[in-house]
Amino acid sequence: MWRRVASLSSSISSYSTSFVAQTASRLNTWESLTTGIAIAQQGKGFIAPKEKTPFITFVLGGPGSGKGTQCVKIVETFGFTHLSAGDLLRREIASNSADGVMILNTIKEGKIVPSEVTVRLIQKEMESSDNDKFIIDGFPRTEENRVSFERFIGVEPNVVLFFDCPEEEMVKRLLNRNQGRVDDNLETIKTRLQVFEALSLPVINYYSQRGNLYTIRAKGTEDEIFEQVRPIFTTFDVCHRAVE
Ligand SMILES: Nc1ncnc2c1ncn2[C@@H]1O[C@H](COP(=O)(O)OP(=O)(O)O)[C@@H](O)[C@H]1O
Ligand SMILES: Nc1ccn([C@@H]2O[C@H](COP(=O)(O)OP(=O)(O)O)[C@@H](O)[C@H]2O)c(=O)n1
Ligand SMILES: [Mg+2]
Repeated sequence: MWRRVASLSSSISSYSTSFVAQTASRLNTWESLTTGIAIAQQGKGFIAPKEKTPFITFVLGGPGSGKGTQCVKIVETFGFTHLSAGDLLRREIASNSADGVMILNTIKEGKIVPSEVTVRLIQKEMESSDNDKFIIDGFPRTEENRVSFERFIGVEPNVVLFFDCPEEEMVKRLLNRNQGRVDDNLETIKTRLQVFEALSLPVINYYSQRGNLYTIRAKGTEDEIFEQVRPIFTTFDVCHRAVE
């Protein structure tokens, strides 16, 4: 388990005070919490925690492009912890949290939940995990999401996957998904596709320019698509990253 303490500047004054206060009180460096090395050992006194930067993969793509499906395979093969932004938000709705109604209405409309809410949920999961490899699915969906993550979590992704799928294929898949989701109807799907084009494509372009974007042709069988994904992680040798 690890956590980070960011140095917070006045530039984040637009974020809610409570979020800033909570973050500021917790964070200053990546800390290893599970190994126990921060605690006095064998009478040798205090040993500083080993810093450990997590390996982060962002998974982007339009609604129905197969992000969640491929994440399951990536987790099975490479041992990542899967954090689906959509699932975390739906869990907030189910738990009747204070933000639940706002999140539900936003998802029903196909719009984007304020970044501070989503980043806080992701941060909580990362901090309570023993893993140091995270695959963050459906995030960042906007430039605001991206900047918020960098500011509060303080790391940039090692890998960004973009599942590039034709629109008619995405619509067909969503209408057949049958998971009882409030947003898998034609009207909301239209908005989600518009939001993807207007707000998510700029994020994809940003990572393309930074050189860590991997575009996957997302039409074909699930296995065919995974065979495009596999070599990316094999190259990074993520299976053999030492867990200290
Ligand atoms: N390669 C594929 N071919 C056909 N259907 C797929 C493929 N990958 C996923 N699906 C199906 O399409 C739907 C959307 O996939 P999902 O992984 O939930 O996409 P996303 O998370 O991008 O919205 C699901 O019902 C899933 O089973
Ligand atoms: N970063 C995110 C991710 C999801 N969401 C909301 O959650 C909805 C469902 O996200 P999802 O990732 O589960 O959807 P799919 O692309 O997997 O179909 C989105 O349409 C948004 O309304 C968000 O606001 N911000
Ligand atoms: Mg999904």
